[in-house]
Amino acid sequence: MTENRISNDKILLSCQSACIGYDNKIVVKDLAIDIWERDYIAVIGENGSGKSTLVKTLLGLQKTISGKIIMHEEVKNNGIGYLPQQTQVQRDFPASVYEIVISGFLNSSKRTPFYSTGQKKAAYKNMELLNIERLKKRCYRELSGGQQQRVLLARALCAAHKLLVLDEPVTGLDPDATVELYENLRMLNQELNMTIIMVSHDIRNVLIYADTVLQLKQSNWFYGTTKQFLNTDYGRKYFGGNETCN
Ligand SMILES: Nc1ncnc2c1ncn2[C@@H]1O[C@H](COP(=O)(O)OP(=O)(O)OP(=O)(O)O)[C@@H](O)[C@H]1O
Repeated sequence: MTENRISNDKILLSCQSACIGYDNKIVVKDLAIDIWERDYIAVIGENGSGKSTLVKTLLGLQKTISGKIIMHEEVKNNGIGYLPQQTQVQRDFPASVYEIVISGFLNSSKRTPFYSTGQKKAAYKNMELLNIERLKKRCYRELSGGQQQRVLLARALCAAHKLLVLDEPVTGLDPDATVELYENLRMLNQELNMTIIMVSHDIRNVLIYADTVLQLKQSNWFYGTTKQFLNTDYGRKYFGGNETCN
């Protein structure tokens, strides 16, 4: 919901009265939102409010109970770059940085086990972009948490160059690595025009960077600009209203 939308920006994802949940238990009710190119959306809400369920549904891993989620052709063709919440097993993955980054192309490589020259070049470009090319031969599990997140971000960029979905990406990072990740995401959003959907409990920081907030509440939701969110009762109570927004 950037205020600087340009005329040829497109709606990448449109949730139309989407009821999201499991079997017949609705977790998010009648979600009706449009996600535009270049939006930077913070998805916030208490534990159990449905953030991960929404992410799974956006990624196509589960169906809506009712209503629809419509994807623009470019997202259908280009995919969604996904940065999952990291588990300890993933942190210990015994592969090199380069192998992990280029594995972002696995889905688009169809049945061939080989990467094309174009894909190899793109993997190097994405490593350069995130300043990890000097780490390319290092084992992923020997890296710091912040370096690992940059590797996963470069991998997500190989998988998709329009839309990134991140689930709690700063969990476990120290303050410097947290700011570095936010700055990298800002660069991808503002310089490469990527749309970013970020689930986060780190609300204070994410509100500095995101232009839009989707707040999930029990069988209810709010969707609006960060300024509008800060002017809700909740935003005023916990974040001091609009003046904290830059
Ligand atoms: N596989 C599942 N089957 C049935 N119910 C589930 C399943 N996964 C989650 N739920 C339920 O759906 C609701 C939303 O869970 P979800 O994990 O999406 O919340 P969340 O906002 O991501 O929480 P957190 O902040 O703790 O990560 C919860 O009531 C949860 O118990």
